Amino acid sequence: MEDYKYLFKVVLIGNAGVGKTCLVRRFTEGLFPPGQGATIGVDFMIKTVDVDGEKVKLQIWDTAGQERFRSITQAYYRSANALILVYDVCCQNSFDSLPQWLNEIELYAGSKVLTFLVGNKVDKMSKEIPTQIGQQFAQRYDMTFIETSAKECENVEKLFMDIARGLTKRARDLNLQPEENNEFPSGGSTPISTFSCCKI
Ligand SMILES: Nc1nc2c(ncn2[C@@H]2O[C@H](COP(=O)(O)OP(=O)(O)OP(=O)(O)O)[C@@H](O)[C@H]2O)c(=O)[nH]1
Repeated sequence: MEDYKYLFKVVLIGNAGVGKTCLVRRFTEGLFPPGQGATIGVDFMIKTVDVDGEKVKLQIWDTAGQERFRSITQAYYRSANALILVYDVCCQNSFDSLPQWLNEIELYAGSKVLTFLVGNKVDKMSKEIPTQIGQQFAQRYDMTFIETSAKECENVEKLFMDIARGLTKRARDLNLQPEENNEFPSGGSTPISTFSCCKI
């Protein structure tokens, strides 16, 4: 078995084109992919990080924002330990869609899932959604708020590390044993030995 203490599932959601894949690739591969194409269905990547000297494995699911994939992507909410809801700070439409995404979370995610609201693309000059508006929205719906730039590598590491720390703290507080098939609040914080890639 691989050497890690916890495995957490993190799922990214949000409108098409807001930068979900770029955030994941920036964090897992340290790059900003040129000409990143739209995600088809769901894709995932893995990264192991260090939290207070312990290895924590993040299984990061990157879902397609396009409406036509919604029935596929909804299936991934249930087992998520954390959800990252992304909008584009330069795209009002992506911000206006947030209530619909919250509705999806309400319908399909576990009740105690850790939810982060991310305003991405802060490197762009044409910002349409002021930071304060994003912050207020996040506060109203009990989400942690952060603004990022996958392109300029701003706050991307912090986003995923805050999630890893938050989930690890919760698992420790609940005294979850990694080898047990414990039900973590919204799914499982359990190690799994095999992964299947779902690039559909
Ligand atoms: N300027 C800027 N552009 C970005 C940033 N993040 C992503 N992009 C661009 O936004 C476009 C969409 O990025 P993706 O990561 O494919 O978006 P997505 O949310 O995964 O889209 P779907 O897979 O269709 O749901 C690409 O052209 C990226 O280059 C960023 O932080 N800054």
